[in-house]
Amino acid sequence: MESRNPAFDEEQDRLQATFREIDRQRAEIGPVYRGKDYVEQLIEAKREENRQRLDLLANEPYFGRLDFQEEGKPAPLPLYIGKRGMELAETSEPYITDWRAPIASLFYSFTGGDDPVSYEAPDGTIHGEIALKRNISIRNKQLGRIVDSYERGGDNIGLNDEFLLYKLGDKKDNRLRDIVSTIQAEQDRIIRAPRHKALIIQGAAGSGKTTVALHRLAFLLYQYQQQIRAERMIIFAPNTMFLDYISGVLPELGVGNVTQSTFSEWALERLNGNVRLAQHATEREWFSLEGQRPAIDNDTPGRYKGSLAFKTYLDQQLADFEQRFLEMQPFEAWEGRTLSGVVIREWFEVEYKPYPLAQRLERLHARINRWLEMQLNEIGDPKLRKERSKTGKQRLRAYANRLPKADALSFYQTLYAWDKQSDIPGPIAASTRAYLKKGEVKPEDLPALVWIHIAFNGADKVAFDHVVVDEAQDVSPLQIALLNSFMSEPSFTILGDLAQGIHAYRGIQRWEELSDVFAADYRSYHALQMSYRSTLEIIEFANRILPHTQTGLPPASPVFRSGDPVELAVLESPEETLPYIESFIRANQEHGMQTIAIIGRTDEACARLAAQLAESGFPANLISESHTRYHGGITVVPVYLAKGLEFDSVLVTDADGQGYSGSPQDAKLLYVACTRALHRLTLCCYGSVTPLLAE
Ligand SMILES: Nc1ncnc2c1ncn2[C@@H]1O[C@H](COP(=O)(O)OP(=O)(O)OP(=O)(O)O)[C@@H](O)[C@H]1O
Repeated sequence: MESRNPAFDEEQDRLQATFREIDRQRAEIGPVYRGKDYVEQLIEAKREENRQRLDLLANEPYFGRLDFQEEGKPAPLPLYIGKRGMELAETSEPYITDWRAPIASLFYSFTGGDDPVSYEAPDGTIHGEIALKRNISIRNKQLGRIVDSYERGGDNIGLNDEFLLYKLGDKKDNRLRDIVSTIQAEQDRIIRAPRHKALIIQGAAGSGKTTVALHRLAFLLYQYQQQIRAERMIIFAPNTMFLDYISGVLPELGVGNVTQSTFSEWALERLNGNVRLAQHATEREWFSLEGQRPAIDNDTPGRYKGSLAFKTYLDQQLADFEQRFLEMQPFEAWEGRTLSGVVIREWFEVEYKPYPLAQRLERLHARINRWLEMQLNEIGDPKLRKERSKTGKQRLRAYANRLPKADALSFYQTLYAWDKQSDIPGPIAASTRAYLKKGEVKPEDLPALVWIHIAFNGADKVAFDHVVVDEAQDVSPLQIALLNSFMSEPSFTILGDLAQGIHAYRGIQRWEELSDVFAADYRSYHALQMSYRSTLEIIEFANRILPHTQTGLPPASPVFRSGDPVELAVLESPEETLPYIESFIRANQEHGMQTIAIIGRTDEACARLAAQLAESGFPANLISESHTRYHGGITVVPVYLAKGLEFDSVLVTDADGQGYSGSPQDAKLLYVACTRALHRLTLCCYGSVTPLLAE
C-alpha cells in the first residue's frame, strides 16, 4: 500500500463515501420480483440492470480522476471515471462518470501540458483546462496505488507512463482483459470514431487491436443507445478458441449478447447446413513441412475465390442465370388448355420483380397451381376433372423441374462443370470440382456460396448494426463485401496486421484490397504502431524479423518496459530438446510465469511434444484446430494457431532453417510466434539457426 499522504487520505474518504452511496442505492432497489405481472416484470428487468451496474461499481467504482475547469467556471470540478456511471440518489448530481461519456474522453486524450483542452459534447465543443489527472487503482475494494500523471503547476516529468507500465507488468491468466483505465490517446480515437464508418486498422503485434475493437463496441452501444442493439453486433474471429480467449472482455465492460463467431460457422448457418465443409484441408496443406508450397499470387485458389474480380464474375453468372427465366415456355396443363408464356413471364418479370429469385420461383409455382385449380373448377364432370387434375399436376411438376434451380450449391457446381466456358483458371476449377464431387467445399468457397444464396434468397438488410472483423489480414474482399450487404450503411471495425498474414493464400496483401469495397466517404485507415504486450527486448528482437515478411511495414514501437534479454539456444542434438524444454518450464514456473507456451512448428510436432511432456510429469494443454477453449497454464501450440493469443513466457522450438526457411511466409510465422510473449522469450533449435535470425 502507498504511504499515507494527503492525496491518499482524500481518496480514501471519497472511496468510503462511494461505497456508502452504492450500498444505499443497492438497498433501495429492493428484493427481486418473481411474480407474473408483465409491467412489474419489465420494471424488474430495469432493476436487475441497476443491480448489476451497482455490483460492478462496488467492485471497482472508478479508476481515474480528472479535475476539469470549464471555461468561465470559477474552479475545477473533480470527475471520477469508472466502467459505469452513477448519480447521487438524492440530488441526481453525477458522482461517477462512465468512461464512454464525452467528457471522459479528456481523460484519455490529455497527455500533459498546460494548454487549454476541449471535448465534443452533444451541444457543441466545451473548452477548459485540466488541473489534475490521477490514476487510482482499487483492488478487492481497497485503495491501492495512486499515480498523478499531471498536476497543474507541478513538475510532471516522466509520470505519464508509470501507471501503464505498472499495468503492463502484470502476469496474465487465460483471458484477455479490459484496459479502460489505461486506454491510450491513439486507441481512444479509434474507440470513439463515428458509427457509420468502415475503420481499417493496421496495428503492430500487441498494439491492442482486439482490445480496442471490443472497447469500441462498448462505446458504440453507449453512444448510440437508441440506434444500436448488442444482438445486432457481431465479432468475427479466426477460431473458436480465440473467441473463448476474448470472451471475458465485453462482460467486464457490462456488454452482453454480442454474437461472436468464426466466418465459417456463420456462413454455414446462412446456408442452412446444406453444404459440407472439408475441415482444415487448406491449413494442413499450408502449414505442414511436407511438399513444396507454391508462391502466392492472385491465382492462388483462396485469393482468387475471395477477390472482387470473382465477385464480378459471380454477378455476371447470376445475371445470365436470371435471363434464362425470360425464356419461360407456355404451360400446357392438358391438350387445349395452355397458360401462355407471355403471362408467365409477366408474373415473373413484373409482378414478382421485387422479391429475390427463390421467392419469385415459389410464388410463380403457386400462381400456376392456382391457375390450374381454376381451370379444373370449370370442369363439371368429376371423372374428367380427376383425370385432368392428375395430368395437370404431373405436367406442372415436370414444368417446374425444367426451370433452373435457385439453390446456391447447385448453381456453384455448375460454375465448375468440366465443359463450362469460364473465367475460372483451369487448375482452380479442377481442384474445386474434385472437392465438389465428394460433396465437400473448402472454407474459401463459403463467401461465394453465401453471396449466391443471398442473390437467390435476399439478405436481411438490417441484420447487423456493427461488424468487427479481427485478424482481417486473413479475410478476403468478397467476405467483406458480403458482410456489407447485410447492412443498410457500412459500420465496420476491421483490424489486423499484414506482418501476421500467415493465411496469405486466402487473405490480402494490401489494405486497399478491403477498403476498395467501401465508397471513399465511408472508409478510414488507422495505424497503431505502439506495442503494449511485450518488453522492449522482445519487440526489438521481433522487429528484426519484420523486414523478412516483405510487407514494408515499419517496426513496432515499444513502450519503455525492460525485461530479460531474448535467449536463443542452439542444441547439439535433437535428443537434447525434451530435457531443454522441461528445464525451461521449470525455470519459468520458479520465476512466477503463469502462462507458459511452447510454440512448435507443426500440429504433429506439437502432439508428439505434448505426449512426451505428459509422460515426464509436465501435463500441458495441447492446442489443435478442434480446440474451443484456452485454459492458460502450460500450453503446447502450433505456431499457426497461436495467433491472437499471448503468454507470460514463450519458447519457440524448431527455430532452425527447416522449421523456418527464409521465405516471407515463414518470416510471418516466426514473427507471430515471437510476438506472443509478454515478459520472456526464448528460442531453441538444433543444427543451424533459421536464416531469418542469421544476423
Ligand atoms: N492501453 C493499454 N493499456 C494496457 N494494456 C494494453 C493497452 N493496449 C493493449 N494492451 C495490452 O496489450 C496486449 C495486446 O493486446 P491485443 O491482444 O488487443 O493486441 P493485438 O494488436 O490484437 O495483438 P496481436 O495482433 O499481436 O494479436 C494485451 O495484453 C492488452 O491488454
